[in-house]
Amino acid sequence: MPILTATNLSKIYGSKRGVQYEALHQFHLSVEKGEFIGIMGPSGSGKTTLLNLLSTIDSPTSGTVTINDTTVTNLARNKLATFRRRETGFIFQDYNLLETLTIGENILLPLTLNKWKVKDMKKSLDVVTEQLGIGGLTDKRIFEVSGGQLQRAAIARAIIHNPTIVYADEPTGNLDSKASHQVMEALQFLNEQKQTTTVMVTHDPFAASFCGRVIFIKDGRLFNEIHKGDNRQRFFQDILSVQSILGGNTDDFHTIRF
Ligand SMILES: Nc1ncnc2c1ncn2[C@@H]1O[C@H](COP(=O)(O)OP(=O)(O)OP(=O)(O)O)[C@@H](O)[C@H]1O
Repeated sequence: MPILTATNLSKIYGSKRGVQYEALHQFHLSVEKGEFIGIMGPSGSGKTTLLNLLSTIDSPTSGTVTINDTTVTNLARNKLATFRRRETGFIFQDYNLLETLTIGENILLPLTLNKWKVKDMKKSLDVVTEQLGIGGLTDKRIFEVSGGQLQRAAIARAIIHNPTIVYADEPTGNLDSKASHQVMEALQFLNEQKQTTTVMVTHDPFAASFCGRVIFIKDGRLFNEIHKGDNRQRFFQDILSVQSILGGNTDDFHTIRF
């Protein structure tokens, strides 16, 4: 049974001068519990629009999104805020960590907002930082650690409250290849060991090769969908093949690396 279902999702952006633009057209998507799904496509194809609608950050012009039996597109604003805080986790390209807090305090933010007990918070912090290989960094400040460590802290913050689903928007976009590898291995570990359902937008075929399924969007519509099977390197090649058919900006194509 799917944990997330998007039905007939359309998004039309309007401008002050009355010009309208359809960024997403009657899109369907079904995500099973424990899936790790990638969303790819050329610049401007509608990836972030889709992620924003699936993650309740934005609302569609028409269509519905259902997460864990709750049709989030029908929720009132205050209920939606609570739902988002409890059921979802977010990972952004630029980490979105607060400079005034330590790494540990940043990771604990979702639990603080959900009013957890201090003892339980400490226990969860230990578990999650250990899983992500940043156990010794909790007292450090943002400017004292590397980009890869910051992103792993952001992942820890996204999963510490055991959300139903984690959304990632270009999580390796600011990282070098070594840090990208570590971050993708961390996401893969969480997906495999904790069955964390993850939906990730990426331009990076290397990052996408860690997913179990990649969907490709073109002009706001589904273009293609491919599955990994048991070989990541072959999947990487399959992703490159679809990208070359799909076309797009030259900066969508990254250096080949494993
Ligand atoms: N708030 C907005 N108002 C008007 N048009 C928008 C808005 N947000 C996005 N668009 C347009 O919708 C289309 C899809 O944008 P979107 O950001 O979803 O694409 P994307 O595939 O994520 O692109 P990129 O890879 O460059 O981030 C683009 O043509 C974009 O200009």
